[in-house]
Amino acid sequence: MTTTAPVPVRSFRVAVPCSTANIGPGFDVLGISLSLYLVLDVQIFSPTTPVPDFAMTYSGEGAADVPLTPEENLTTKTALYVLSTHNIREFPKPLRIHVHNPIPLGRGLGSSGAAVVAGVALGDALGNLKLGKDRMLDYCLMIECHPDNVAAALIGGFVASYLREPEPAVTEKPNIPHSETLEEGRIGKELGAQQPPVGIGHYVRLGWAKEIKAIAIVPQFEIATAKARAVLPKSYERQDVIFNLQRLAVLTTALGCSPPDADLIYQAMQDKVHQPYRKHLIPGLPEILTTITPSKYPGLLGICLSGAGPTILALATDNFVQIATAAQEVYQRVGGFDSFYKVLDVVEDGATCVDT
Ligand SMILES: Nc1ncnc2c1ncn2[C@@H]1O[C@H](COP(=O)(O)OP(=O)(O)O)[C@@H](O)[C@H]1O
Ligand SMILES: N[C@@H](CCOP(=O)(O)O)C(=O)O
Repeated sequence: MTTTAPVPVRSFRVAVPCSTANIGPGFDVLGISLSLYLVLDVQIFSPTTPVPDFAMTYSGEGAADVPLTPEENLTTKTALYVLSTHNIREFPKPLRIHVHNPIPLGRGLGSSGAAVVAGVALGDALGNLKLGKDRMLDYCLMIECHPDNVAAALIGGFVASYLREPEPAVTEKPNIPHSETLEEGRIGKELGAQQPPVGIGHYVRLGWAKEIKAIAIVPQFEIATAKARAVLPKSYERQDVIFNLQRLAVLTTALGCSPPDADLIYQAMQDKVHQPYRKHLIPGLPEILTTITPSKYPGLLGICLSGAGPTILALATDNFVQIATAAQEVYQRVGGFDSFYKVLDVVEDGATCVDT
């Protein structure tokens, strides 16, 4: 006997790229979307179809650990939050979601940012809300409060972003994110059904020289971003701030110039705001950052921690295998960590949602 699969009344796919943030001096400012996609395949059935009201399956990174109940899973609880702010209290039924996630978790490649962006896109699509990307960014920032990953994953390309300083009346309200006082992970009951203020996050897309690829060297250990943020100081010396601002300004243009200038970019990717404070969490980081240079590896443009780490990001036009292998060797020798690497493209398209 053959059984036929139930036919959905609507099906669509949400795809969200991973991202690398900071790029050296641009802590909480710069993000780049890269060619590794979190994908959600979503099917909505007619209410009379004999299938469960909700079913979620998951493959790829985190499959053993990621919760699959709507109120616990980061993507679905984000979607429920978005819907609740539009007086929609539950998902349409029956609903089936398959998640495929190739983005390693807790490694500095924006897995949580991608999950949040996917959740906002899911809520937008299920509620037919037509929020638009600028408004979607506000929703993302209610959950992941640093804008660099979510802006890049949502918009695509090489993106600089900032959080607007809100009016005093707004900051007095609970649960409104603003600047450095943002607290991570407020969602679900805590956020309630409160719509985000309009225009929390602002961004601009920067030019990117097409020949530059991103090598992500990913060691086999995780660092929760919250933990890597907790080690940062509350205030900085003026000279360190100036050091980063000078490099950040140069870097935003230098990465768009073709052919790229390795001497300029290598220096412009130095940082004194986050990497020095995170090095004790990541054995091998100082050696990787100081010994893998453009003079030893022609084609290398710059090297830094990807996001909060422990992934290393190398930007390069050539010699990808040699650069990646050199970083892997240090991780193995100093920390005893196995690792893998991927050579990724910078992708122009951010999050997409298309009918299937
Ligand atoms: N696709 C996903 N679905 C559900 N939860 C996810 C997903 N991706 C990431 N997460 C959650 O985000 C956490 C990792 O976030 P974080 O510490 O910010 O690291 P990063 O974003 O650098 O990978 C995971 O431990 C998990 O709780
Ligand atoms: N600017 C943030 C970026 C965190 O990125 P992630 O990919 O590690 O989540 C930070 O450096 O804390």
